[in-house]
Formats: sequence, structure tokens, C-alpha cells
Amino acid sequence: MSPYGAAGPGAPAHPRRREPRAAPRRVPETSGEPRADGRRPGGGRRHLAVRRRGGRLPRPAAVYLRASPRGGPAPGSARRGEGRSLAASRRPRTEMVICCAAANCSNRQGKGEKRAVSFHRFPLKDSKRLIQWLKAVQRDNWTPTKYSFLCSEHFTKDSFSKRLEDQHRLLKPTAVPSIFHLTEKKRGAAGHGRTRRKDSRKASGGLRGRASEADGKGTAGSSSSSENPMAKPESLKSRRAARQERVRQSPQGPPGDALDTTVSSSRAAASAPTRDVGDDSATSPDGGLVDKSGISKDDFTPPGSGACKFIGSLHSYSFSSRHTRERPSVPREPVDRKRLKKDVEPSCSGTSLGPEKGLAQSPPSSSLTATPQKPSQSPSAPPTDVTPKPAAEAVQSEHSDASPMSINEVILSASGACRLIDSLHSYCFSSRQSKSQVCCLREQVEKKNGELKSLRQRVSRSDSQVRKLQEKLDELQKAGTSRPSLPPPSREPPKMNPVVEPLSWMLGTWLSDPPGAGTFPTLQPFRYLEEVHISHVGQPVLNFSFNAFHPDTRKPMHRECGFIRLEPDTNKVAFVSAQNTGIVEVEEGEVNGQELCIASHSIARISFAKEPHVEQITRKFRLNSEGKLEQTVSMATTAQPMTQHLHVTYKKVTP
Ligand code: HEM
Repeated sequence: MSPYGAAGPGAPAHPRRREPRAAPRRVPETSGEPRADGRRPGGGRRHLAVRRRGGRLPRPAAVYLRASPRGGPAPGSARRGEGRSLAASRRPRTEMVICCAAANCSNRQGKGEKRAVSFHRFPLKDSKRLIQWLKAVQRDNWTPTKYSFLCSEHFTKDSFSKRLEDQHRLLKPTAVPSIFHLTEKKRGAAGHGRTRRKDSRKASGGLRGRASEADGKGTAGSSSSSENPMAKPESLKSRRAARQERVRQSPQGPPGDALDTTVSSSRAAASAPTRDVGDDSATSPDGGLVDKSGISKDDFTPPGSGACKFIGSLHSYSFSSRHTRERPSVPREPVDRKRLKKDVEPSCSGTSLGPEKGLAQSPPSSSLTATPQKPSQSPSAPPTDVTPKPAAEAVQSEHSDASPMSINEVILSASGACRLIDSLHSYCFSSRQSKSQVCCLREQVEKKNGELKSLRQRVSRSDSQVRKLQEKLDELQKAGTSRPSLPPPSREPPKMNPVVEPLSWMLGTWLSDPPGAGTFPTLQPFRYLEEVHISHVGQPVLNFSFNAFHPDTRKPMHRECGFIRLEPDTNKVAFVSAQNTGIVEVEEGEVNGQELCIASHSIARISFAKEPHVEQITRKFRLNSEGKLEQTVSMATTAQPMTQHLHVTYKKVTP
């Protein structure tokens, strides 16, 4: 018996199988398909089956869903040695062929050397590990189901351990696939490497005969004899050939095909695409991929915006499934055989059924698939479609045994389903959180952009102000240069008036060198610096200025300026001076050669001049042999007789 129960989805319980149930036999665990959790696939289901055969549990139609119409061993099914013969004799007419879900991997059960490749379920109940697997598989828009497997070629050697008793290869519970050939061109809408599965298959219902293999030659409606629960098992090759032959003969499938009948009973549209019962998925009538269990690929591929809605539907489904299980058992047949048709949940049955096909419908307590209960019935969600008519009879009889047992109980087993759903919720929340962060960052960027824009505007305004100020400054400068001014000085120095020629040796700028020496009986000797300018402007007069500074601090000290006049054609000189001490004086004298001796003629002062007042002043200028100008000043105050007050030698610094 198939570990999936009495039959597969395309090969529901054969009527004959109802008899041997009284003698439950344990199927040897000879399957070469160790599961990821180390148990043999289907082990639990076998246990379930044994229980059912013991009469304790009915055999719900859901169980049939797990079998494969391909004739190949279902996961966990016995297929070797002693167990093989036993399993072969008991296994369903239709069995599932396990295919590797990895992209660009064509491994499937039965292909190549036995035991060379093993297949391992996705750890659906271990969300953390499931995420690792999914990351490794890198299939876009694809969600693994209970019927998804990875072959052993995607695991490193150390991912496996060997069972002690028989050296059977087991996948370690912590194993994560890591070997993929993702660079090859992806095929199929879901990025999966096998196009043979779905795209070319069509059916009028959820389950129909196999359509084609990877060559895409298959068409809708075909089914092999092996898929016919009334037919004997045959090899995959022969079934395939026969199927293809039928496909050529009748794209819609032979009218008498039991499986087609079944399919049509579960699907409204007779020409709608079908799925291969033995495959993991097939095309739904609307072209969507339909899982082996009748689950549309779209059902497990929620749109981005409806993720939570989708997950919520999973929860809803889970609760619904539990509720269904808790419902009272269905009355025994044949009384309820008609009722069975009525009780079919509209949301699962899809559409109208043929007169004899109605029996193929699952009772409401035998929801066959894990398809989430969507608000609106999707043509790609054929929960009960997968129950062939023959199975219905079996179901009827078994329903009468005890409370119905749905495969959902296996697929969405109590804690596992919720954990899976919760993990999906976690995914969803995580995604939302990431989106929220992105939105937050985007807002910050926009805010910064706004600030940047504001700063640029301010800079622009500042630039404008700078330009205006610059223009103003230019205007002011222009106005300044246009201000009336004295005529520019002549490039040539003014011609000296001949009158002052006798004093020409005094012309020029002179600097004290060395510093002048100050003395007076009432004063401490002192030193000073002095600069002397004696010039003319062409007039018969010399202009002079004497400016003394402190030798150390360079602070201004005594200052005086005035004019020197010569009486024309004489050597008589008049020296007129105004001093910063508030004294004005006139000295007169003679110039002889390069020596000028003058004495005060009149002295006047301000009313508040400091005392002692100077009463007499004499000066002597001479140009020494070194070309230096010397000056000696003597004075008499009201308190001191005539005494030298200053002596200084000047060095000429300009012509
Ligand atoms: C012809 C020109 C000058 C006259 C008539 C003159 C007159 C006087 C008189 C009347 C005094 C007061 C003396 C006293 O207190 O007993 C005096 C003091 C002094 N004179 Fe002159 N002086 C002349 C030029 C200068 C110059 C060129 C210096 C150079 C720095 C100078 C430096 C001083 C100093 C430092 C004192 C002592 C401090 C003071 O009383 O302010 N004098 N001078």
C-alpha cells in the first residue's frame, strides 16, 4: 500500500481494496526515500493507513490524494526487495513520481540507479530550516508543499548519516542544501527546471490523466491505464507510451477513461486543463499551477499586497479543517450516498457534476486538499476535484466507520500547520517592517532633500546679496574717483625760486643720525629722534617741519612747522615757526654759505602755556663736511639763562 494511503489522487481507493483491510499488514520500510527528519516518508501515513484498515478510522478521500497515478512509487512507498513485491501488489494504481524541486535538476524517482539519488522533503515544520532551504533553492514565487522534494545531489556528503542497522542513508536533521546549478537557464514560470509537469497539461477537473512529459508534447485530457483505478499497474514507460498514444488519438481523453470520468466529476469545465496525478503540480483550468493535492500554485504564492490575507486564509483553513474533523461521523452508506453529493461543500466541489460523477465528490469532512479557503472560489483551487469517482465509493464505506480523517490532518497537522502559518506571518511582518524602514528612510531622504533645497535657496539669495553689495561698492568707488581733487602734481619738481637759492643746501628730508640730545639745567638729559622736511613749491620761501619722537616708544614729542624767507638779494633770513607747545615765534638772521644763524625776534604763546616760559631762542643750522645737517638750539626761560637745549645731526634721506 502506498504510504499515502489506499490510493493516490488519480487512483482513488479501489473497491477491491476494501476487503483486505481486516488483515492489516505492516509494509516493510524499504523505501529509499529517507525524509529530512530522518523518518521514512509516509511512515506516519502508513500508520494512519493501518489504523484505517483496522476499521478504526474511515479512509477519507483526502488520503487518495496522496497516491500517484504515475505508477511510480510514492514517497516512502515500499519498492525494494521483499517489501517491493509486497508494496507493488498493494500499492495503488496511481502513484506519485517524486521529482526534485531544484531548478535545473531533472532528477526524479525511478530515474537512474536506485538508491543513487534519494529525495527529501522540505522541512515545512521547521520554519527556520525551511527558510534556509528556500534561500538555497532560490526559486522565485514558489512555495514548497508537502509534496516538494529535493534530491540528494543538492546536499553535501556530510549532510547524511547512515542508519546503524542497515547503513541506510539518512539526511541529517540539520542538513541544508547547498549544491545547485542556478546559472543554467531557468525554465518554467516558477523557475523550475521541469516543464514537463504542468504547462502542457489540461484537464476538465483538478485531476486528470497525465498530459505529457518535459517535451511538452502532451495535451489535455489524457490518462493512462495506470491512472485508471480499475486497471492494473504497469510500468511508467508503457503507461507513458500508452498515454501519449491516447493523446494523439483523443486530446480530450477516451470517454471511458475512468480517471477522466473522475476528473470531470470534480471539474466543471470538461476542456479545462488538468494535472498529472503523479506530479507535484499541474495546470489549473485558468492556467495556474495546481499542486498534486489540488493546491493551486497561486494559492501558495500570495500576491505581495495580500500576503496577510493569504496567511489569514491559511489559518481559516486550518480551523475549518479542525472543525470538520470534530464533526460527527457521516452515516453509513448507502443511505448517505446521495447525501454525500449534497454535502459537498460548494467551495470545494467547484462546479456541476455528472450524474455518476457526483459520487466522486468528497464529503465535506474529507476536504482533500490544503488549499486555503479563499473568499471566492478560484478555478485553480480544486480541493475536492481530485477525488475520483471510484474513490468516492470507498470513501463512503469508510466514512461510516468512524469520524472522518482528512489528509489535511496530515498536511496541516495540528502544531505544524500553525507553526508554518506563524512562520509565514513572521515573514509577512518582517517584510512589513522592512517596508516600514524603507518608507522611513525615504521620508528622511525627502526631508534632507527639502533641507538641501532650502539651503541652496539661501545660498542663492546670499549670492544675490553679494552681487548687489559688489555693485554698490563699485558705484561708490566710481563716485570716489570722480570726486573733485587737486590737480595732479607735476611729474617734474617745481623749479626752485632763486630767492631761496642761498638756502638750497637745507632742502630735503632729514633724519636724526644719531639721535638728538636734549639738555637743560632743569632737565635730565634725554635722547630723541627727529625727522625734518625742508622743501619749496617754486615760491621764494622754504617750507619746513620738525617732528620729534621718543627714541624708544616712537611716540610723537615736540613738533613745529613754518616758513623760511629770504629777503631778496640779501642774505637776511626770516624764520617763522609755530610749535605744538603753544608758542609761535619769529627768528631772523643771516645765511652765510651753508650756515644759518638766527635768533628770536618775537615769541608769543597761548595764555595757558606751561611754565617756565621761554623768553629767548637761538638756532644754528649748518651743513657739515659730511653732508649732514646739524642744528643747535639754545633758549632762555624765565627761570634759566640762555643755555643749549638741543643738538642734533641729520642725515639726508631724500634729495
Ligand atoms: C626751539 C624749540 C624749543 C623750545 C623753545 C623749547 C622750550 C622748552 C622749555 C621752555 C622747556 C621747559 C624747561 C623747564 O622746565 O625748565 C622745555 C622742556 C623740555 N623740552 Fe623743549 N623746547 C624746544 C624744543 C624741544 C625739542 C625739539 C625737544 C625734543 C624732544 C624738546 C624736549 C623737551 C623736554 C623733554 C623737556 C622737559 C620736559 C618738559 O618740561 O616737558 N624741546 N623746552
